[in-house]
Amino acid sequence: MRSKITVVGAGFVGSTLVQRIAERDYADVVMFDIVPNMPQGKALDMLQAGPVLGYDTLITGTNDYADTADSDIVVITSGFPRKPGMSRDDLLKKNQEIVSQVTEQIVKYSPNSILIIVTNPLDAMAQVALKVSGFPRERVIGMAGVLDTARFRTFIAQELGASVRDVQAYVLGGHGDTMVPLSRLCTVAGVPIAELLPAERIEQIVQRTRDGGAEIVKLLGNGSAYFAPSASVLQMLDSIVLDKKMIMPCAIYLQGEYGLNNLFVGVPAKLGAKGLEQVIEVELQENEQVQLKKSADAVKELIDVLGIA
Ligand SMILES: NC(=O)C1=CN([C@@H]2O[C@H](COP(=O)(O)OP(=O)(O)OC[C@H]3O[C@@H](n4cnc5c(N)ncnc54)[C@H](O)[C@@H]3O)[C@@H](O)[C@H]2O)C=CC1
Ligand SMILES: O=C([O-])CC(=O)C(=O)O
Repeated sequence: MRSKITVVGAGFVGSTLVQRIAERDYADVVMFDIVPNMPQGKALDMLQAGPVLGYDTLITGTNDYADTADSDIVVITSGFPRKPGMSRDDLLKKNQEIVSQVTEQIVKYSPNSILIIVTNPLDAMAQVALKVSGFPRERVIGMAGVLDTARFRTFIAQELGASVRDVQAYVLGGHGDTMVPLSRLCTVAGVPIAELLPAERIEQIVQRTRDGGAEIVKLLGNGSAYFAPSASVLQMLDSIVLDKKMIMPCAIYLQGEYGLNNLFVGVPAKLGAKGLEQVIEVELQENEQVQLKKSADAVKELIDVLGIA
């Protein structure tokens, strides 16, 4: 039987993601939003692309949580995006309310699902979903690291005129201004970037990566990125739906790993049919560990504001 995936929020990220899932043809999809008729209209439009693109994916748009029942995986994208000049953290309270309400309903209808959280501020919203759901940490995972790493890989490939496929990298930490692009572990066809680029150029690329979301928010003027974010969620879904055991950076509720406790922070994670299957502990140098701790502290500040530690 095909997997059933629900995507909550049929806005830019949610609807682009549903189209991408449809093209994979490996799961049926339910797209939920509170706006009347809108998810139904988008779902119908996507269904009608099936004969042209060659997929048989069943796509249902709905305003009724009953249609999401017994989902295997639920992706939560509902919530406000930021506007130019705002930080992701400015969305904290408004999106906490939305993510809490949505999670309650999802748990009611799909108690065995795996949750992938996308709503910002990402790490704090993942913690809200974990607390409200009462699910084990293996079944509540945040999407940020694949996106941040994709940005880093894009900029490195552009700089060197290389294929993005040859660029490997890891961006760890929270999905905010303090994220930690690990340039020491970035390689191009196996060659460390320190041997290919001067240190100051690497530092500029690291900073552009940290500001990657804001750069797009500024250009768009009214909303934030959604093509690369939805592609990043799809990579996580591929590994879970197809039980591929791929390792990729995800926001995970840490319990002692990297010396961090009871907090969502981006780390390399193995994803499979059960959701999180293993946290991979890369040995960090002292300066990297300091940066990761600083990034975790920034997440902790938000958790303290929400009072959900
Ligand atoms: N983790 C990450 O790396 C990324 C996170 N984001 C975040 O994803 C979220 C969504 O972004 P966009 O899709 O661009 O925004 P959008 O405004 O296009 O879509 C949000 C959708 O959520 C819906 N919604 C609001 N309250 C709801 C509720 N209670 N139940 C169900 N649906 C509800 C709205 O009607 C709207 O259709 C934002 O918080 C954004 O910051 C965006 C890109 C990357
Ligand atoms: O920048 C934003 O607000 C949306 C986001 O998280 C990203 O694109 O990284």
